[in-house]
Amino acid sequence: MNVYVSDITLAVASFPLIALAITLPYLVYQYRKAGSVPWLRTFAVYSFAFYLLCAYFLVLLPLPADRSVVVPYAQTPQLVPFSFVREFLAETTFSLGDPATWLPTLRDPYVYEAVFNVLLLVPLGMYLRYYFRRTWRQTLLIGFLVTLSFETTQLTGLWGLYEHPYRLFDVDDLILNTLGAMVGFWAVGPALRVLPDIRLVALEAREAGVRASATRRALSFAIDLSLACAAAVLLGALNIAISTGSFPGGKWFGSGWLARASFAFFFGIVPIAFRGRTFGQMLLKLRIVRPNADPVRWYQILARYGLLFLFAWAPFEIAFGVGMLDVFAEGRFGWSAPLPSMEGASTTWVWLAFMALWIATLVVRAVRAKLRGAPFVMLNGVLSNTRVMTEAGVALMRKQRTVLDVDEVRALEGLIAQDGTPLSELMERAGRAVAEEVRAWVPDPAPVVVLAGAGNNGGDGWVCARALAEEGYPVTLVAPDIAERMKVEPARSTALAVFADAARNALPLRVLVAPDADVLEGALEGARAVVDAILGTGFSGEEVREPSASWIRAANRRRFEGARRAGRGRHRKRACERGDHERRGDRSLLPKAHGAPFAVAVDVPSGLSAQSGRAARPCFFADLTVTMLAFKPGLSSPAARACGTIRLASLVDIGPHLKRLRGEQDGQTRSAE
Ligand SMILES: NC(=O)C1=CN([C@@H]2O[C@H](COP(=O)(O)OP(=O)(O)OC[C@H]3O[C@@H](n4cnc5c(N)ncnc54)[C@H](OP(=O)(O)O)[C@@H]3O)[C@@H](O)[C@H]2O)[C@@H](O)CC1
Ligand SMILES: [K+]
Repeated sequence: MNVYVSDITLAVASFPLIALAITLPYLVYQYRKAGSVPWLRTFAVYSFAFYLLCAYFLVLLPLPADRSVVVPYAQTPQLVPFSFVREFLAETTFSLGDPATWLPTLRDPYVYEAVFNVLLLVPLGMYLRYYFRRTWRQTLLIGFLVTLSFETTQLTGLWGLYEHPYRLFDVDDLILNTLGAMVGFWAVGPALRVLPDIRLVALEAREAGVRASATRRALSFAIDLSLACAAAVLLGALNIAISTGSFPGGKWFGSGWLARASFAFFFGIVPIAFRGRTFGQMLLKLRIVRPNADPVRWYQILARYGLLFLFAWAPFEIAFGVGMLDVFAEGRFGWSAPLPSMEGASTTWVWLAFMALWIATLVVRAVRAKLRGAPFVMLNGVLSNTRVMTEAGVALMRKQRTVLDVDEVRALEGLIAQDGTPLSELMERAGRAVAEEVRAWVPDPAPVVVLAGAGNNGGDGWVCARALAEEGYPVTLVAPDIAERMKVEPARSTALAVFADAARNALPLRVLVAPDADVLEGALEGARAVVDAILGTGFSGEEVREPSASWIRAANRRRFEGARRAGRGRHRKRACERGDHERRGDRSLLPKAHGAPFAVAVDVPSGLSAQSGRAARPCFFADLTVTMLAFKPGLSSPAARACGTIRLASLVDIGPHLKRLRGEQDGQTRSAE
């Protein structure tokens, strides 16, 4: 048993490594899921694993020296709640009326043990609130369960490792530990204002994950390279084993060819067989495609890696390949050794020049990619007309290729309605899709503001408001007029139906009709999410008319300035008034004020023309835009950074309808000719 005790030092010293081992699978998982590694999250996971390890060991230590040891005081569980208070009062000199006894009491074991028991789970409460975004009730429950696991581990003597409990199962520990989790939960509250929102970090990572970063590509290449080298070495060893003696004076004969064969397998046959993916790329969810995300042909893969071989490896092949023969034949070695002795010296120089040129193009392309924020493409990629993209990027690009003009979307809606799915049903699905995104972001019911315009975009907003209210979210819907006076169908009937539903089922939905600026600001202040359903594809013009313009400004102010009451972010306010956020072009997600609500745009941010991509003044700034049916041309303009991340809500399978639409369009063109 002494072994166990002495192992403790080792265990404690190895905690950082164990925590790392726990974090690594998370890293791979994160790379596969989101395509990039947000360091803040990784650090949070690492430190959490580390903390739990430490907490558990603090609870379990010190271990008794013997399996069968009986620790008398630990044998009967202490089941009377708050007995530590009674003991404390009985055993210490503490007296409330005598301040002289206060300080010594603090140093009393009764006190510091209790304090330690509280402190132990404070970090857990913090993690649960900040990282895992749990409510106080969930934190209470989880804190209690974790504590219970501590206590039962003690009660069962480390789950049977010891024959008797060696530490006391104490109900007071349960109470104090759980209290600690709650203290952590409350203590982290103020810090939430300063810490970046962990979900925004994840959203940014997902954005970044669509692009195949240089690290990710290098990692996948390194995996393939290691595989190919390992296979070459194995084959070489096998070759030697088989051929020793049979090729006098040349036992390395042929190993160069084996290496080439192994490289050809991993960089040629595998990606051809797996339709554009090497093993490394499969692991990291990358894929070789054409620049427009179409699948590659087999000869393009051969060209891609053949050229890479020519540019990057052939010079070494020639220099060292010949060199190797020289080394073994003549016992010389070194970079320069083979050159003079080589028949093809001039060829080598040509290749070296080639390689230098290639490296130069790499540098130029890397710098250009950095400056323009464009993906980095190597010369062999350009020549073979291939690119490496992430699976997510490929899917997105293929989806985005079906870009429909606003008129086409309208015509498509008509065809879909003819085939039996009326516009009101599409509106229902659209509104619910938006509500889903809000719920994904704000999982527990919290105030939401829906800004709903007078058109069908507003109709989507009404549906979304109902869907959220049905889930218990207190929703404030802001409308320019009462539903009866709306003119556009099916928005009008939808709004009326929602209104009636809300009254009948006593949903937590309140409607503000044409509110004053102050009332609107008040509503936005407490909101955890804002849904922009003011203007959709029906918007046009250079200026947004009132009242839509004031609503957009109010929402943007809330986003960039923070809450008004706190008087925080003075410089941010000025920057916002100058319209800085409308000029910044280099970031997809603009810096938000802390605590600003999650902003979702329905179909297209209000003020952005879905057709031309021009942003009017003002233009709503969203974290996420849920666009309906298909991508519109305006969503890829530079001004479309106001969209944040773009999600497509398909609503229906548009394939057959689109075919019909294209058929009709072709017919019209022909008859016009
Ligand atoms: N695609 C789909 O599958 C589905 C699409 N659906 C949804 O329908 C949306 C399209 O609806 P839509 O055609 O009714 O137009 P919409 O965007 O509400 O705008 C009209 C309002 O804008 C106003 N307005 C115009 N210019 C303005 C200005 N400069 N400044 C201020 N206001 C201005 C205009 O005012 P008015 O000119 O009438 O005074 C009118 O009130 C679409 O985006 C999608 O969300 C779903 O419901 C179903 C599935
Ligand atoms: K909108």
